[in-house]
Amino acid sequence: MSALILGLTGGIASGKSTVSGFFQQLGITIVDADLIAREVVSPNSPALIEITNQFGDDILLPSGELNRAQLRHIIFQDTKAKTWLNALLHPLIRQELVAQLNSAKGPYVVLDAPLLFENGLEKLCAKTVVVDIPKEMQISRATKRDKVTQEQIRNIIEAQMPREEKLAKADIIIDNSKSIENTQSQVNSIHLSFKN
Ligand SMILES: CC(C)(COP(=O)(O)OP(=O)(O)OC[C@H]1O[C@@H](n2cnc3c(N)ncnc32)[C@H](O)[C@@H]1O)[C@@H](O)C(=O)NCCC(=O)NCCS
Ligand SMILES: Nc1ncnc2c1ncn2[C@@H]1O[C@H](COP(=O)(O)OP(=O)(O)OP(=O)(O)O)[C@@H](O)[C@H]1O
Repeated sequence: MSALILGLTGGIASGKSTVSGFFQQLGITIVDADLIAREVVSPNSPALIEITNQFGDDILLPSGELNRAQLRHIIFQDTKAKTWLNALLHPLIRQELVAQLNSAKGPYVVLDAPLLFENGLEKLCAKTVVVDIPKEMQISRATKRDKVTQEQIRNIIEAQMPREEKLAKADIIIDNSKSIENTQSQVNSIHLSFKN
């Protein structure tokens, strides 16, 4: 790996994309696990064919793309289905993100991965950053942003490592419960300590 890797994680709607956007504005390369997760299931990809074999053609939109809302609905209320999907996608996601990390340039690179600790990806990182907000704020921001119910968000939070465990593993914590400007200045301080 060429650049030092800063692992960025946090629960659903904690503010990872907001934080990685600030790093990007500072000229830092972002390797985004959610984005890679979308690319590995593009129309006609081997992974999407496997998903269709498992869940039927109804899991596709008329365009041939994955119906993400439907798959989300299935996996966050059926642990077996989630385990199956994770086993299919996580090795593919890891392979692609390692390739992107290997070719990243700059003083450091940010690996934005919601399941950084769950999937042992922190072992690739020099330091880890956890974006943190209280659970009720996760629920209110997620339901404001997406067409999801409180219950769906609670199920997703349950499928992730508990907040306290993530905080205990973090080298650096970003408190994103205050203003966006406050969060940006926390990112600026981290940047200052890693840019040289
Ligand atoms: C189920 C899918 C199709 C739902 O898609 P959707 O567009 O609604 O959500 P999106 O991909 O933007 O994910 C939103 C958030 O859900 C959480 N999440 C997604 N997958 C998982 C999972 N397997 N376990 C726990 N949390 C997850 C993360 O916090 C993520 O940031 C999608 O999340 C997916 O393919 N998940 C499996 C791949 C995966 O684990 N991705 C996480 C990055 S490694
Ligand atoms: N400090 C803040 N104050 C108010 N709203 C915020 C703040 N930070 C982020 N948000 C909003 O909260 C929502 C979640 O933030 P963001 O999309 O960055 O989270 P995420 O961790 O990347 O989410 P996901 O896990 O779903 O990918 C967004 O609508 C964002 O605009």
